[in-house]
Amino acid sequence: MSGPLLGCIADDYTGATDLSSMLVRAGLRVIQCFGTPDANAKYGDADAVVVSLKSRSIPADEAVSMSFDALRFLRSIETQRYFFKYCSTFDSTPAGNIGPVADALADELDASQVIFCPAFPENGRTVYCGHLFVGGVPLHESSMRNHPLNPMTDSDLVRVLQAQSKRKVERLSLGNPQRDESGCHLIADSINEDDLKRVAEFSREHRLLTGGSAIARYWAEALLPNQSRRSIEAETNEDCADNLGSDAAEQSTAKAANSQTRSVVLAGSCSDATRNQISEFAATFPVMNVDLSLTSIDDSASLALDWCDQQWHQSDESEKLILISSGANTEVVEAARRRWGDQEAANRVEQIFALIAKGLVERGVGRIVVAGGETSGAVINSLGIDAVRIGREIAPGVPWVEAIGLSQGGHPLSLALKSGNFGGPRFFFDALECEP
Ligand SMILES: Nc1ncnc2c1ncn2[C@@H]1O[C@H](COP(=O)(O)OP(=O)(O)OP(=O)(O)O)[C@@H](O)[C@H]1O
Ligand SMILES: O=C(O)[C@@H](O)C(=O)CO
Repeated sequence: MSGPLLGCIADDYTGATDLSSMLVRAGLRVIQCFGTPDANAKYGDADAVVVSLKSRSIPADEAVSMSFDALRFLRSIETQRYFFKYCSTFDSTPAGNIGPVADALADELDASQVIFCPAFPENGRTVYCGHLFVGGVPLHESSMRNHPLNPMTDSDLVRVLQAQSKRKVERLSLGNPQRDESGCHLIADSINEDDLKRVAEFSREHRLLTGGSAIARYWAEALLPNQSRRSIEAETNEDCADNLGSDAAEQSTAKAANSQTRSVVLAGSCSDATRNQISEFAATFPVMNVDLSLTSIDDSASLALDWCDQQWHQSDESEKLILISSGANTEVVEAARRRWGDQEAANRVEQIFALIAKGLVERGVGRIVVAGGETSGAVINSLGIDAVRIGREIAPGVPWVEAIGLSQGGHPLSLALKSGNFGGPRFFFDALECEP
């Protein structure tokens, strides 16, 4: 008997939920787990097992070793094909980790030719002539150039990957899709869904494919004959994901405020998209900035939790929606980085959010929206969540997920793990009015 069709290794947690929701769109039954599960874990009749790692911004040798453990597990359950998921903005440094991890997986799986397809046109990420664009702007001119952990200063992905890989890197251009470059890594152009379908078709016989979530969806569709895919009822929640007009926006605010479950947004992302979403939210609901001037991270977390208690007790609005942010403005981020250094500042912020998340669950909060991949990793790990079920999609690539084996007074604990740059300006409203 063979195991799941797809075994996936994702380099961060929000990227993994993005991938899971795209595989659900393709009609696959998906289990998403955090960290490599132990050898005896059972996955029933899952078509895809997504192992979510926090390996994007750690030293390359550690990322390779974590990914290898995940691969060993996926092989032990007799996975048929393998997918390595990284960010649609190719987040990495000259040392890795996309190149070293892909090289290692390719060597181990005897994959002579490996496609790299980060494009996610639905979210504005396209690749043309080997160059990555974000909303039509070259990657190095987009807000990614200022990313706190992986600043992206070169849009030429052939050059970026070549600096990280021991294999030769070439382009797979749209005009030359039949290219046969054995032993090469190929950066695939894709500017729309049809291009992705062509790349998926081209990769049909490959054992290993790498890229963003969009290509994974089409690869799954190309690999599975239609009739054996689960038929997904029209559970699409267009009303949640649509950009709202102003009347609809007012209704959405009211609906969100009436939600029966205490809900909190934790925004550790410093991306432009998240910053816009925070300022939109702040016009209606209370927002607090984590105090990073304190020496003790416990004190910063306690202060934030006291603020939450105050918000809930101040009025009868026990279900008040609130948001805690760390990177809403550039000056605060710069000050923290000057004081602690880039990595230490980021670690501290993540630890503070981890403590806050624990405190929120102790206070009975049933829905937590987390903005940012690293931040999501810190929150999920601190709550000890091993695996999640994938729920409704709030915006492309951002589903609600339900923690397996953790409940809040009989209700499931729901989380939305949002990639920093995903979602429209009213994403937090969309999330809170969309039933998980
Ligand atoms: N004020 C701050 N000072 C320094 N670092 C910060 C500050 N606020 C947030 N950070 C750090 O910035 C990083 C943001 O990365 P995160 O992955 O959470 O968001 P993102 O990169 O926008 O999202 P994604 O990875 O999903 O694209 C985290 O490590 C976080 O701890
Ligand atoms: O691919 C993306 O853009 C996201 O899934 C992600 O990985 C952001 O962290």
